[in-house]
Amino acid sequence: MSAIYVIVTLVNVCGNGLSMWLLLFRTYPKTPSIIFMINLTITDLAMGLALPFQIMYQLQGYNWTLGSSMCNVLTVTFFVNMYCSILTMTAISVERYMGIVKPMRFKRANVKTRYAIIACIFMWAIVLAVLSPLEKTDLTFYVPELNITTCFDILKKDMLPSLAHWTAFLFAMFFVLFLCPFIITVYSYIRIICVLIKNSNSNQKERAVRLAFIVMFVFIVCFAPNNILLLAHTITKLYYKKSLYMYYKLSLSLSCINSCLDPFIYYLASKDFRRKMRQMLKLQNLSMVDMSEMSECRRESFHSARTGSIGKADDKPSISRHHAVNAHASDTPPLFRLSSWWTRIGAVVQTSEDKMVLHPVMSKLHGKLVVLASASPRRREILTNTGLRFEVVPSWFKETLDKALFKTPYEYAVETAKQKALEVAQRMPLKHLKNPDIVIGADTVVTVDGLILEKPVDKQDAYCMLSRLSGKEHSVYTGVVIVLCHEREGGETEYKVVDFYEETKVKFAELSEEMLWEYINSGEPMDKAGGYGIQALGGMLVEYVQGDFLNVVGFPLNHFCKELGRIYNGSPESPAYKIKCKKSQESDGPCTSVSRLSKEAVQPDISSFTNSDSVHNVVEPEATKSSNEGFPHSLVELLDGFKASKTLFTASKLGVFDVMSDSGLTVDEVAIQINASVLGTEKLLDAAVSIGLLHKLKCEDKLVYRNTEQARQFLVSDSPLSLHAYILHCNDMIWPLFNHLESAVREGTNQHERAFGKKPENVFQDIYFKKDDMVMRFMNAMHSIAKVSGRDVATAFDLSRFRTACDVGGCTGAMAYEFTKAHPDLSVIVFDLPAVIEMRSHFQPLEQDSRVSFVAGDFFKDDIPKADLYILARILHDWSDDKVHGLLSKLSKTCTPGCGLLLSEILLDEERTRPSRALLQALSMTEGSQRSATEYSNLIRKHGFSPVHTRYTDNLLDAMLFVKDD
Ligand SMILES: C[S@@+](CC[C@H](N)C(=O)[O-])C[C@H]1O[C@@H](n2cnc3c(N)ncnc32)[C@H](O)[C@@H]1O
Repeated sequence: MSAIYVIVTLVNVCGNGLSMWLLLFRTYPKTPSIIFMINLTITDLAMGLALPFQIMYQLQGYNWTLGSSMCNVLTVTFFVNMYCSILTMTAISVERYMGIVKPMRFKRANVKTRYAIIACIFMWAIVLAVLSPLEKTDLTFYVPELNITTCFDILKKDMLPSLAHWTAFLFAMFFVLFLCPFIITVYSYIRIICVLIKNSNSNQKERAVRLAFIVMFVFIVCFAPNNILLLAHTITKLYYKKSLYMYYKLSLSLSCINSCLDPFIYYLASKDFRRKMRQMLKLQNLSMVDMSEMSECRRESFHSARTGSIGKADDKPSISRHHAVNAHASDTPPLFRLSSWWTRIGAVVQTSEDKMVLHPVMSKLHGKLVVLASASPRRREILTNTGLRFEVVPSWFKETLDKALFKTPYEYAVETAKQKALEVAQRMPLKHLKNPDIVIGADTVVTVDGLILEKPVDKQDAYCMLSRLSGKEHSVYTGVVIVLCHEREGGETEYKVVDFYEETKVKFAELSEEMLWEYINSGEPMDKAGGYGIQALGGMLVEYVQGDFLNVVGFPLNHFCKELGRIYNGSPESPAYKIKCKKSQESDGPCTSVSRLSKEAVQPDISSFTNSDSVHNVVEPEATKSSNEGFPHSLVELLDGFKASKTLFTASKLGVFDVMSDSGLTVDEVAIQINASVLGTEKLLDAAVSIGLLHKLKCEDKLVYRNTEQARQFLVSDSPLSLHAYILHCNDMIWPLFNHLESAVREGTNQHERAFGKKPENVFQDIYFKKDDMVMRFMNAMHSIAKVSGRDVATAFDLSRFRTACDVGGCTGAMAYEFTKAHPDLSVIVFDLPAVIEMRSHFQPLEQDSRVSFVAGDFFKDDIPKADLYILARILHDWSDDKVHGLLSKLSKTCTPGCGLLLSEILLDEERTRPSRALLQALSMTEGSQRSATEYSNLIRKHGFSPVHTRYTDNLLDAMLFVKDD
């Protein structure tokens, strides 16, 4: 017996020690199964450390000399090892079941990892709770005849107070800690093996069956005898007064063998563990199987049913445009081949820490500032995998081009990509103060039955899209634009635009309702064109793919490399045309198309297509982009700009965005809810659709309207980042002033008197001396802007050396709360006029932070509270230079050297030509003016502050930090 224990101890400590090291320090990511394995290893190692005491006990003739507490520790360790092992193996089997049998429902690794940790804690808690009698009772027993003290060899009847307690104790051990987990484990493995038999390759099946066997073996040999004897002993003891306790004790030794077998389970259950183990054992010669496993592990979890082996020569990754990856080329199911194909690209390009640049032309981009004008993580990943160094600057261009103006879907995709890329190319020098060399834009659309499907707005929309795709072939187009930027003498930037598109055909299998909803509920469809992601779970819906797979993911890499080749190797057929943009020059719009060098003739192969958002059959074959190139689109947009603004204002005021429901509302329903005519409502809703505020969809033969994502985030009045109040302010306060713009320009005065019937002395005093609801309306408007822009301002600089701040004219405190959130050591005093401070409680319930306090006063007349940092957010633009000097000199006197001044405004460019938002706002302003960074610096420097940093945020407000000189 002791010999067995010695062997078990040695194997246990070596095997589990090594496993622990690999699992803790060499296995990433820490998937749920890895967490469970770490748990199992902890219990096994505890067992390995306890075994020498058991050996010593046996060698001393079953005489326990280490006292009763150590006896408890040893006994509990034995049981904890057994029951935690049982529960953990069950957890592993359930986790594999979820990954293989129900993959869609459980796809987010981070959530699962958290659950795995909670599950482990829960297991320990249950086991320790059930074993509590063994923890509290003295388990040693002195046998005078032999003069020995046994440890847990004789169980005292008085350990538990009654027979009922004994029954509960033993039954809890048998049913809760053994039988139920055993049944769950068997069920899970049977289902897993069934699924793998249907779908997987032989390697994977073999491994799953081997794993199932080894787990069964552990259950049957190590745990079952012991637990069955426990039950038998309980029954014989209760009903026949016979004891099987010694047999039970003997069988306990079998259970400790499991602690040696667990490392084999890890080897079979985890690819990453297997790979690391093989590397350790110098089996470094990784096969393609290992390579694919390696990158697959990196992508997510090891348990997916899609972990196929794919080493066939004819299955080499090829990125050719016309290379067909279809279901008929091999007997492997397409899903596995797609997933493996993708995986192998990842494996090939990521084999070294420093990624390789595979395509020769990529090296031509070395040293250039390459920018990807897209927020898509998939495009970013594809480009990152090439080894290309680039920056990501998501475009602000709204994808609201009128699809009816394009003859084909790919023209629409290319134009959208172009607008995205050009917007970034033009914004970067202004906002980021960097001139990019190359900007890449891309847009992917899915077309089926003549409809363009973009990203679904909600689950219902995803359902409509996916059921449209079910059982059919559809096309995926990605339009790509490469903008080459050259700065020329005189500040003129020339943009050379190269565009192309790629089409891939994808066939979906017939999708059952259950499958559709399971996929939709996985959350994956929401941010993807067409409502699916082929590289992830959506791959399971696909029967075949014809063309470039990466094009479906979002970026046709191979075609991109070819185009780069043409550009950099000077191919004459390079389809480029030039656009130039002067930095400070009046023009019809930001850019003027001046010449077109050459452009591939577009051969439309689809005679018509319709817009899924509008569902009408919009067919405008004559209105092509090429025949419209001289048309002043930007001018027409300006002409209609006021109509668009007023549509937004009116829809907001009538509460259109608030009444919308996720399932969509018909015109009649909206009309009733907003208390308006059906005719007028229909016009308003259609106009809102046309400017991208609402979606219009046909679902179950009804036309319904729904909020776009943007409307949901910023226009619904109670959303956290709502601009609703500011929109109402624009409608009620700014719009009337703009009605009198002509007079304002002629007279050079503001038009308050004409617009509101009262000559203003001081706009703020004026607002506040009116009714409370005016104050509230104004405060609400300020609050909403501060909520949207506050975080970017608060985090623009390192403010860790400041302890106290005063937000001068801080209004509701919204900005101050963003500062305290961003800087844990900072307290902020909000200083504003008494009328504002009085009303601040209306904004308090949402924001509770004792580090924000409020002081009432007039910053021109009263003392401003002392602080290390003064915040002036949207204050100075309201006032003339004289008043600004008055306020700054006051602050300067309060400030000691080193004191900070944080200014937040929209900063004009040095030529005072942009951003137009600031310049348009200036038209309605009272006595103030918009200024550039240099103009603000010059004003503030006069009061002994030096500028330290300027931050152009991508938000509504920019920021500058100044420090008081010594
Ligand atoms: C345009 S708002 C800016 C609010 C806030 N700083 C923000 O960025 O959200 C101007 C603020 O200055 C306050 N204000 C105007 N004149 C003031 C004065 N003389 N003394 C104190 N506060 C004043 C107004 O009440 C208002 O809250």
